[in-house]
Amino acid sequence: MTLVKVQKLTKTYGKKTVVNGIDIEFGHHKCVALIGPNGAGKTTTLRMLAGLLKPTSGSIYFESQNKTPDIREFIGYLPQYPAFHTWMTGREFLTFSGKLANLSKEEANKRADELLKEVGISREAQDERISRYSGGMKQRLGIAQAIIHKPKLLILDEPVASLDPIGRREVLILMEKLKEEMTILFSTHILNDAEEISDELILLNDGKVIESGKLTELRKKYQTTVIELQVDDDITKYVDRINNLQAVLNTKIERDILYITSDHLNNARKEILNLVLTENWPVTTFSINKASLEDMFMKVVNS
Ligand SMILES: Nc1ncnc2c1ncn2[C@@H]1O[C@H](COP(=O)(O)OP(=O)(O)OP(=O)(O)O)[C@@H](O)[C@H]1O
Repeated sequence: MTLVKVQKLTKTYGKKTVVNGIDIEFGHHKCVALIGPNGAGKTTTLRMLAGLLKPTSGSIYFESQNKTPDIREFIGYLPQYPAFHTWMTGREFLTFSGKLANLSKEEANKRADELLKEVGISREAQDERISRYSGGMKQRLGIAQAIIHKPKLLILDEPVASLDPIGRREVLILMEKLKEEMTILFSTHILNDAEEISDELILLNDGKVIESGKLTELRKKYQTTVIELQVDDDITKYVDRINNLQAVLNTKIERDILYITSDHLNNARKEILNLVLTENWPVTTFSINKASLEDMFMKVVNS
């Protein structure tokens, strides 16, 4: 069932269109990564979805919109650079946030307690000032604040970009856990992070969605195999023979290595090795590399 459906969403500043008629749709309990290079329009898109920025045109439909006109009730948002009242303790900050989200004093206290546990802020740290927290702890506290009202959609803008490897891991583990309770839409320009935890990807470039879908399907769609071949001879003498093989899509030579691209690994391997053996080529290297999501991303962004 659809949780969010975005149609022809556009944001223009003066003459500059930074989000250009994008269509997005995703369901419940998903982790969706909005990936794109710097300036692609990720923050602008997320802020429009969170109701913080008015679109120039287009529509955003939320599943529960019929029940309540205030979409903020079921959206939690953590900006790229969250501002904390660093003189407060983690517990005070969450209780304060709960009251801002219209919880009663008792509810806010109870929810703060639950969330401190859920996001893994230790007992001692709960009553320490936020100014003493590490980057990862601050980010986890930020996430706790964003979900204080139990939203259905949690929007996180570059949640791990500014963290060290430990903080990054802590936040990714937390996101993995939270996606059982809600849909998470997060932006990133780090493909590994998207690959690690997301079910679906939306690739944004120059304000346009250039590819989207399930991670597994996109991997399959863009998966190619690159076979590296080196010989103890001038490699250019062998290129035509390889290019004539059925399973070979294309080839290129870089520093005496022949890179052979194919989308049928088994056939390509069989045909190349047949040739090598029957013609007794002086092969020194034969290795197989599969294209990763990163290659796919570069391919799409550069096309
Ligand atoms: N208030 C604004 N006025 C004019 N231009 C803006 C405004 N906000 C954003 N932009 C421009 O819109 C484009 C997209 O910005 P946005 O912050 O959405 O991209 P992003 O994908 O989140 O990039 P980054 O990862 O660098 O934050 C950029 O060229 C940016 O300069």
